[in-house]
Amino acid sequence: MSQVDLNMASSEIAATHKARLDTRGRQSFWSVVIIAPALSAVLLFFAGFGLANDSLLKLATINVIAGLGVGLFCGGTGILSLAHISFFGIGAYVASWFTIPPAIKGFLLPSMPFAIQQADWPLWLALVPAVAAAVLVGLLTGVVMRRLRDTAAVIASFGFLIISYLLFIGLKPLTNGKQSLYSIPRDALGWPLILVALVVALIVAYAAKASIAGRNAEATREDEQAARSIGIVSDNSILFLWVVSAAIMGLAGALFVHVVGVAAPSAFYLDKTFALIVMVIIGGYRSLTGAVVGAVIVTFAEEVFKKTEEFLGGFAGQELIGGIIMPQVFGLTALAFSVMILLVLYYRPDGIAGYKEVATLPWVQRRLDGWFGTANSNIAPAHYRVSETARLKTVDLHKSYGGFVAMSGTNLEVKAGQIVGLIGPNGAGKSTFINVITGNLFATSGSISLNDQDATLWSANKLAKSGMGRTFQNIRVFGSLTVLENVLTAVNVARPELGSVVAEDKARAWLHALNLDAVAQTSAEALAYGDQRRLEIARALALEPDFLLLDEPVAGMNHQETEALTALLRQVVADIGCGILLVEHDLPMVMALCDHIYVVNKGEQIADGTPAEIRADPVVIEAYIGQELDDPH
Ligand SMILES: Nc1ncnc2c1ncn2[C@@H]1O[C@H](COP(=O)(O)OP(=O)(O)OP(=O)(O)O)[C@@H](O)[C@H]1O
Repeated sequence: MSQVDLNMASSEIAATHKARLDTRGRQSFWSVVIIAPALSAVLLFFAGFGLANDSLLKLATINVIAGLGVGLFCGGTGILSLAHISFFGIGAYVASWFTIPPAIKGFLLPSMPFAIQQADWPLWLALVPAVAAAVLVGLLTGVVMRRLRDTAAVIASFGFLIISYLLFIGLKPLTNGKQSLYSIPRDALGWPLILVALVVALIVAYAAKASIAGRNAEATREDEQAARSIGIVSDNSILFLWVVSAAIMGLAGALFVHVVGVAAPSAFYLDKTFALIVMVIIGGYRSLTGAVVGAVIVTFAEEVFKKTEEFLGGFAGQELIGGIIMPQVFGLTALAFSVMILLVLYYRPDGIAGYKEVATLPWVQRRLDGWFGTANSNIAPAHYRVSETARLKTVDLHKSYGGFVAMSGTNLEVKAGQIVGLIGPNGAGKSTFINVITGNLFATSGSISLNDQDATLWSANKLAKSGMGRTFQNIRVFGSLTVLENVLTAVNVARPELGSVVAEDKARAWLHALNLDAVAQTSAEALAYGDQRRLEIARALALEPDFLLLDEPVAGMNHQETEALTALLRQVVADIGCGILLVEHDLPMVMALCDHIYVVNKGEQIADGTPAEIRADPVVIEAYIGQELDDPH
């Protein structure tokens, strides 16, 4: 690391940053500005000149809308949802109730309430109850989905798919069951309406992705423990994405049945689910641009595969060269899609678009930067002040894993403005201690008090919001988020009242303080270890904690980086007045930096005192046989 710059005393820090494209809000805005007119122009060109079948073009557009819905949820949360086609089906049925001519409804759905039976609405109006119904079911099912992660979430979504399919069949008075709803007016869906729906879906999906909830869900997707350590609980963010994506799917389904003219349960089940998965995997489920690309590719590829299947079917039973009889060809489309998925997963696991949105493709970004240039802005320094009375204290803290005692009777105190060390050989229980006092593990017995409040049973996110910032022994940054976004997540928690521009400036100020400005736009996972460790510190400081708990912050750093970080930590304490608890194997650093040191060994607290006292303590020397306790500075 080059020189540390935490110039808290200066009144202002001048920072240079890109004016337009350095945050997700602007990237999303420009992505919509590029995709919406470009896609609309291509569709109208093909439709206007009769270059492609009108229905196929409309289905492609609807697939793009559906792809945005699924991509928003799956990309934002990392959960592969198999349930989204259910919302598509709900939108389809509900819109049909209001657009099928009343006379036909009287025959198909005789027990339907009279008001709905008499309704003969234009499609644009019928979209309102269709989307509302999808939102309502999204809210109901979201109560469960918001609590689930990983495989459990996928299986639950599969359960929803099966239940909704059975309901589509079973609720005959509403759906006409397997006999299907037909006579859905196909002429109700003109190009103006479908293009407006596309633009609305693009705006809603990109706005949801750029929102704080969207970013928090992504942070959780990347690392839930780290997200909780800065006070983020993503249950509500997941619910938000679930409901917004359900609304988009409801819209797509309502449009879909007005292209095909029929609503049948089988259209909202496994085949369509598979097609949606193919779209998001091929396009790239972590970006909405990927969903758009995937939807376009899959729609047209499906048409080509079907035509090929028909063509080959014409030769079935005929003799080919060498006396081979041409077999009947079944399932070529599904087979071809499966092969496409395998090829994409093998060569490009993140899909064609990867993490990129169209506005962040290098040549698009260069062009936009060329047009709009960069801006210099004066950013207030990253600064806050911790109360001098702040105090963190543990009394007789124990932690056992089953029968194994990892920590027994730890009594430790950190005051505002103090740097306290916690040292001990490998396996002594240091990380266990940090995990217990940050709420990642619960103590078996004993108590934790934070600023004179009993915090023993507080959750990790409550502790984070109440003044505990931490870093991890095994680095936990939000890998696919940019460095700026990593810090912004914490700024939004610490200062929810700040508008987006001020919050971004605050995040930039922390990056500047930690000498990370140059990599603000880099994905965190692409940084060198030393930079990642400093990013974790920047993220923890952006939470404006009273106490900063650092678990081996210089592991993986070279000598200069260690020196620079040591200077930085001194400056943080001097300028901000927070307390630091430092767990570190670099004993010379601990000796040079700490005001007070606690020593643990095999879970027991064996000593505490000033660096001089610890250096001279025979019990400590014995625990550290062969190690250098001297301060070389
Ligand atoms: N989840 C767990 N389940 C069972 N035992 C655990 C668990 N986590 C840690 N331990 C054990 O508890 C003891 C203390 O581990 P801990 O990671 O807290 O030590 P440490 O002092 O941080 O070590 P190091 O310096 O190597 O990181 C070790 O013996 C470890 O194997």
